[in-house]
Amino acid sequence: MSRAVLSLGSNLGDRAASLRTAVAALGDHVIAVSGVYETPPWGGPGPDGRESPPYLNAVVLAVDDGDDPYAWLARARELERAAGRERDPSWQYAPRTLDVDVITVWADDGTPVRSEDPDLVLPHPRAHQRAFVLRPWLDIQPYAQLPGRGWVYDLVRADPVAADLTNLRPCADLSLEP
Ligand SMILES: Nc1ncnc2c1ncn2[C@@H]1O[C@H](COP(=O)(O)OP(=O)(O)OP(=O)(O)O)[C@@H](O)[C@H]1O
Ligand SMILES: Nc1nc2c(c(=O)[nH]1)N=C(CO)CN2
Repeated sequence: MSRAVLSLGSNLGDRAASLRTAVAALGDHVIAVSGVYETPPWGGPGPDGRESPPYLNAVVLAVDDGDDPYAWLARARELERAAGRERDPSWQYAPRTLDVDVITVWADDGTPVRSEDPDLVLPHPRAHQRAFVLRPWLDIQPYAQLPGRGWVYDLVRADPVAADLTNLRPCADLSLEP
């Protein structure tokens, strides 16, 4: 068994629908879903100076029977594909219908999985800098630690953007209930 924290983001098309569909597709893997946050784009403007629109972000805690961390990456890519995500080679942080990042994975015994493979770096190497990951994560795991970076609570308090983010809607908005 393994558990994972997944970050979901969308800033193109029907953003809320993309998040909702992704959570529904995770189905029985879902343990908890954060609130939905509208967040300023992280990563700066594109090569032509174009600004990226604001994102809707949420974080999901999920569980899997298997213990292969790459299964989480495959699942993330499949969710992005299903949301019609297209890649723009000229702009790394181009607007996207859905972005799913694997933030951290815990093995069956609760130890965090570490990986330096560029295809799957764990914990996610930029998560500690991202208010859009940290603040929603705090909703569902108030005592979480980002392995190697300390308490998520402390990271949120130290980040003015994260500390200011306001939950847009009650958590129930992304719940699996009909
Ligand atoms: N923890 C991780 N979660 C998701 N993708 C990862 C992770 N570690 C490495 N990758 C790799 O990163 C590559 C780029 O992924 P993606 O296009 O989602 O990046 P991005 O969301 O634009 O940027 P960022 O990685 O900064 O979030 C993928 O090929 C993927 O294999
Ligand atoms: N606010 C916000 N900014 C981003 C996001 C995201 O999900 N939310 N995802 C990115 C690519 O991983 C780049 N920038």
